[in-house]
Amino acid sequence: MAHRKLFGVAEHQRRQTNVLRETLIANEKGCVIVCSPGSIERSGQALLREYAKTHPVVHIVRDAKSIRNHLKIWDEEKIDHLLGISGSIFRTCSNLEFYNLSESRTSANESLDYLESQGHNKALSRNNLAGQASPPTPFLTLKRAERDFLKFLNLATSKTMSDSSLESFYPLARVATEARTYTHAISVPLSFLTSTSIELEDIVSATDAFELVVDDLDRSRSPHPLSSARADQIGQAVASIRRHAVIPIIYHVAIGTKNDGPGEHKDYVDRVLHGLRLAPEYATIDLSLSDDAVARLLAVKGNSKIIGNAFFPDRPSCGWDDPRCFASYERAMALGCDLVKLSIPANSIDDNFAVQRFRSQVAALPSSRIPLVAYNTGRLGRMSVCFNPIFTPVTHQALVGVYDRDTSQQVPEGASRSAMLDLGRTTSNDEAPLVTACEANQALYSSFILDPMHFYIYGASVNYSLSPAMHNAAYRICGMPHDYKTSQATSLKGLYDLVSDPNFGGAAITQPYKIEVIALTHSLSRHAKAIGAVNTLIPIRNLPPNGGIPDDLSFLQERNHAGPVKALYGDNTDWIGIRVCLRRGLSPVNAVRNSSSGLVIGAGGMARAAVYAMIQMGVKNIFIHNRTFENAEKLAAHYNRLDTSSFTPQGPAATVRVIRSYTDAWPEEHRLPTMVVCCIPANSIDGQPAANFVLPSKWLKSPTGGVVIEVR
Ligand SMILES: O=C1C[C@@](O)(C(=O)O)C[C@@H](O)[C@@H]1O
Repeated sequence: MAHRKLFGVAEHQRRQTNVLRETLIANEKGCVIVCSPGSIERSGQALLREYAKTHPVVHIVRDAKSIRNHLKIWDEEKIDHLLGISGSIFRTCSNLEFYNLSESRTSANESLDYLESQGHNKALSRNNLAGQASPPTPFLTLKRAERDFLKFLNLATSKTMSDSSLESFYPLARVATEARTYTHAISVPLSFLTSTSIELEDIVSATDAFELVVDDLDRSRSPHPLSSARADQIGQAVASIRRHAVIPIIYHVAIGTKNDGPGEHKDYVDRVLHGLRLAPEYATIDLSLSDDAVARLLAVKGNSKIIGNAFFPDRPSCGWDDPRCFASYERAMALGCDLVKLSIPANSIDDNFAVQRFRSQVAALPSSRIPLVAYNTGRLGRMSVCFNPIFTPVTHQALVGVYDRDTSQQVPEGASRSAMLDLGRTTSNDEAPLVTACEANQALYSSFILDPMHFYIYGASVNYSLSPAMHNAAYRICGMPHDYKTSQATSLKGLYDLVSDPNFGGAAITQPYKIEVIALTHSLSRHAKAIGAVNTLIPIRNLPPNGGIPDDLSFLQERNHAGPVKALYGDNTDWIGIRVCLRRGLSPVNAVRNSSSGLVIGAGGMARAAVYAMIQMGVKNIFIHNRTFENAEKLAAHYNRLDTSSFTPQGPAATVRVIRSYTDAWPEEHRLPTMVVCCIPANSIDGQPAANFVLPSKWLKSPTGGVVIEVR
């Protein structure tokens, strides 16, 4: 303000633009430059527009209510008007967009006040609300925003940036979703998300991807340009899916009627362009667009994988044998799409077999083909939907009826769930999925395409374990006929019997066999190797011709297929769970630095994993305390021998030290630990009583607090 007054508006703007230009040039790489809206005048906008051609420029959007609260302007119309104008301008200056979800602290408090006024106990209500994704504890308020933004940056710019803290280390995460078999995509219309307050976590269970259907281009209305408010709404939907679900997003715009002449469809293209700015993992492009229009969209796809989509609402007279089907596949491939999705309404059961033949025809193409999603729509096409191997579009009971808004159908009060589901299926939308993920899975197992498998938790004392209850519940929800049992044994010998069953699906290995079991494996993940302990055994049924163990995890595709087990792969997932808990509880003030310390109590298999989790998080000073000192020394020596600097990109190797006695003071030259993991079994093992260890309070005096977790 003072500068503007002193030099006048024109000179102030000129200087401001110069500063922006110099900053952009001098900090091209490895840097985040923040521009506030007020600092970008017309010439600054032109600068950014140019910069965005070669660099990521992110437009950050927030909801009007939070902006209103922040600026303390109470005139709603004024704010909406301002946002509408600035949104349109800033969208032209940027190539990416991040929607910053606000914590609903006020809404949660409002609900609490309301409940209290209704005579409810505030503390109890608070607990109930906590279960509904209400805001975290105050010191963790920015954690979710931080996580969301890092996830977004990683998706948008992962060619230039790799953040191991966001990587998923579960074995299957290394196989691209479109390369897995029998995956399901829950298909949810934007209009549904914006009109209901459903828990997203509930509808994504049993699915592998989230298809967000932007459904405001209906078939009768035209034209329908994308408003700034609608663009915000789409951004908000993508952001909340990303926050509440870990599965990838497929961004799909339902094309509606064409209205700008053949092959153009500006309203549709604008919505796809907007979606690509949000960096979804996948986005569809309708193949009815001209080659040029598809090419223009592909040119700005960034890291999103593009699914060329062709739906033939008027079923070709010879169905899948119509040359346009194969031509669409070849065209999408030639244009540079990453996948193709073709669908045709079924008019007889035979169409379900025809799509299978079509798939074989594509599979017979020479090597470089792209993945194909192909099925029939409508009630008669449900069989082909179940057998489609990639991204099968599915619905959920909570969504029943959402496609029926245009019809006069009403779900009768008191109708059973299946009756409701059936009613929902008489839908007015030809493309709407009619099968749930659970039903699709049931069909795969009952038609013998997949086999029921047996899973176990194997250890000396496993009756306490919650794993069977958790896994069996998950199988039921997913429509899988598997079972998960405990197998309590005094030696590893019993494992041979389990593995020799052709329906052996895999096993969790627990105390005291996590180290000993390595001798029975034929191949280990790099994490299990470094930790020196295995808690997950995966069967391998097909060995390559040279008899070696496939190192590309291709054996994971064999899951749910019975047959003799030829080898065992060992992995360790304990450290992943520990890392997740530590990261979730660590407040920004305790972000890991070279001076941070961690403490692990115990020296068994779980303690090994805890040390590894800390090393992976970049902790350089790790301490172990264990009842038997020699075992603690062995564990420390194990990690001090390894080159732990190669585990993470951050700085020097970690040092692992032992604290001999719980009466010892915390080593003076090190900070008190901000993370503590207790790995002492709470139950008795091998007849040994459970240790009754109490953490010395003098080790828990970190001035900034920290996280203590107990792994049982
Ligand atoms: O050691 C354990 C305990 C556990 O097996 C359980 O069910 O409690 C779960 C395993 O993944 C873990 O390695």
